[in-house]
Amino acid sequence: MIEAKDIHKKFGDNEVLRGINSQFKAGKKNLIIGGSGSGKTTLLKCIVGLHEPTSGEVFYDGQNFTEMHFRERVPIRKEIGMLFQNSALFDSMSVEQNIMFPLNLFTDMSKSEKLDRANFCLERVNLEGKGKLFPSELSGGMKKRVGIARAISMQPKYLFVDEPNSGLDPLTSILIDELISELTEEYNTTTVVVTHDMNSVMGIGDHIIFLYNGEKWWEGTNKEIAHTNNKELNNFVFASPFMKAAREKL
Ligand SMILES: Nc1ncnc2c1ncn2[C@@H]1O[C@H](COP(=O)(O)OP(=O)(O)OP(=O)(O)O)[C@@H](O)[C@H]1O
Repeated sequence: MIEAKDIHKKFGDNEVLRGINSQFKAGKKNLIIGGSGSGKTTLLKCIVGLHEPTSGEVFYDGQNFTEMHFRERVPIRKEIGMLFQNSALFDSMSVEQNIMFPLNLFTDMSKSEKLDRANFCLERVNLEGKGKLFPSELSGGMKKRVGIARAISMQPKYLFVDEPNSGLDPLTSILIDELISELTEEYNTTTVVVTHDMNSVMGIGDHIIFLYNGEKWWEGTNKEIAHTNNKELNNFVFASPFMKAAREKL
C-alpha cells in the first residue's frame, strides 16, 4: 500500500497540490482523475519521487519514502515500474534493449537471463518476436505495450502509469486497460494510473480520486461515481450529452 499524507506542492507562488491525503491499496487499480492542470501528474511525480513535495509525506508499505535520502530509496525504486505518458522509449535502442534497460541498471543478471526476461515480458504484452524492432517502427499502441513490458521487467510491487490511453483508438485503449488490470491482479501490484479517459474510469476504477484545483475533491469507486451529487465531478465525468444520457441508465 502507498499512503499520501497531506501532500502540498508549490512551484514558486503557484500552489498546485493543497494537502492531498489518500491510500492506494495493493491489487487495486487506483485512478487519479481531474481536469487539465488540476495537479494529477504532479501528484504522481511526488509519489514516485520525481518531484519532492513542498510538505507532506509518502509512505510505501509503512516506510517513509519522503524522508529517505537518495541511496536509501534505491530498494523501493527497484520495486517501482513506470509507464510514462509518451512511453519514453529510447529511440536509439531496440525494443529488447529498452526492456533490458532497468535490468542493466539494477540487477547483475547475465546477458542471456536478461534476454530471457525481456522476451518473457514481450510475450506477456502480446509482442513476442518484436524485440529486434526499433521504437520508430512501432505504432502508438505497440509503444505503450513495450513501455509496459519495460515497467514490469523488474517484477514491480508498485506500478505507475501516466495517461496510458493518450493518442490511442478506443479499442486499443481498452486492450491496454485490460493489460493493466491483468498485471495488477497477477503481481498484486499497487497500481496508480493518471487518466482522462472515461472508459478507463468506468472500466478499471477500483479506487478513484478526483482532483480539483489541487485538492482531493472526491474519492470513491467506479460504481459510486455514477451516483455522486458532487457538482464539479459530475461536470467533469458527464461533460458530454452522450455520457449524461448513459448515466441515466446506470
Ligand atoms: N516543473 C514545473 N514547474 C512549474 N510549474 C509546473 C511544473 N509542473 C507542473 N507545473 C504546473 O502545475 C500545474 C499542474 O500541472 P500537472 O501537469 O500536474 O496537471 P495535470 O492535471 O496532470 O494536467 P494535464 O491533464 O493537462 O496533464 C500546472 O499549472 C502546471 O503548469
